[in-house]
Amino acid sequence: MTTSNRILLGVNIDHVATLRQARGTRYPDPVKAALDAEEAGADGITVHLREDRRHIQERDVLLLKDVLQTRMNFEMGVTEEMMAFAERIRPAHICLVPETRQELTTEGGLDVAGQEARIKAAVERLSKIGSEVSLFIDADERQIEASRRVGAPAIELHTGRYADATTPTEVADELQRIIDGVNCGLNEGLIVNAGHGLHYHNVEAVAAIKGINELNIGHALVAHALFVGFKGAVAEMKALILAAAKH
Ligand SMILES: CC(=O)[C@@H](O)[C@H](O)COP(=O)(O)O
Ligand SMILES: NCC(=O)COP(=O)(O)O
Repeated sequence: MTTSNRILLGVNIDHVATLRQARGTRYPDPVKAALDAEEAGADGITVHLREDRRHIQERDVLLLKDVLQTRMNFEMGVTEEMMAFAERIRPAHICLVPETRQELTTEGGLDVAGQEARIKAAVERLSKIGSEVSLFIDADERQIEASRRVGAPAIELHTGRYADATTPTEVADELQRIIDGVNCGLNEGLIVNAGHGLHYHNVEAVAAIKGINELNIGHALVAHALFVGFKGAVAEMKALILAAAKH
């Protein structure tokens, strides 16, 4: 069980690629962003190769595989195409996420409880290539228990509802849901990560939750990088979460 105050920052570079894809140019290169992020203190690099290839492309993942000094967290939908690609690149970490083509972003967590046999088979297959498999789920006891049953060593709690909450009561309720989820995950013996929609003004409360292993953050970092550069944006976020985790 993880109980230390050490917290890791996984930098998601998807939206560097979003900007590139908007014009079909060669720039900005997410691979350069990944290397800058590592220099600025990122503990890992997260990429989501979506079925519709709206941002990250195979080329990015293949290059990152060769150049990363830290580790890749490869987010993927549970499809045969992605399973075969993951087997080819063997990332250190794989996070299984739900995916629909029409969504603006990942809207909810993976329904592990509703498809245990299918997720169990995927976890078993991906564990064989040496990847640590995590499941991107809502902070819901049913989903957390099912994640343990299917043999995933890790979960990533979807913090989108917390990030979208508008009133103080809603924010407090959503934060409590995440705290309860972290505790439930730790009690189940899982590594507990969290992410989605976290930014400079909402991250501290989540980073302060004892036992969280890693926060995956992307959109807010890429946005802030426009004004302070990618290294500056990552360094600021890293300092913020480390300070919050110490309290
Ligand atoms: C699963 C997840 O939360 C990330 O992939 C992140 O949201 C960035 O990708 P999208 O914005 O394409 O969902
Ligand atoms: N899994 C969450 C992630 O990688 C980053 O999400 P976001 O910060 O881009 O919303």
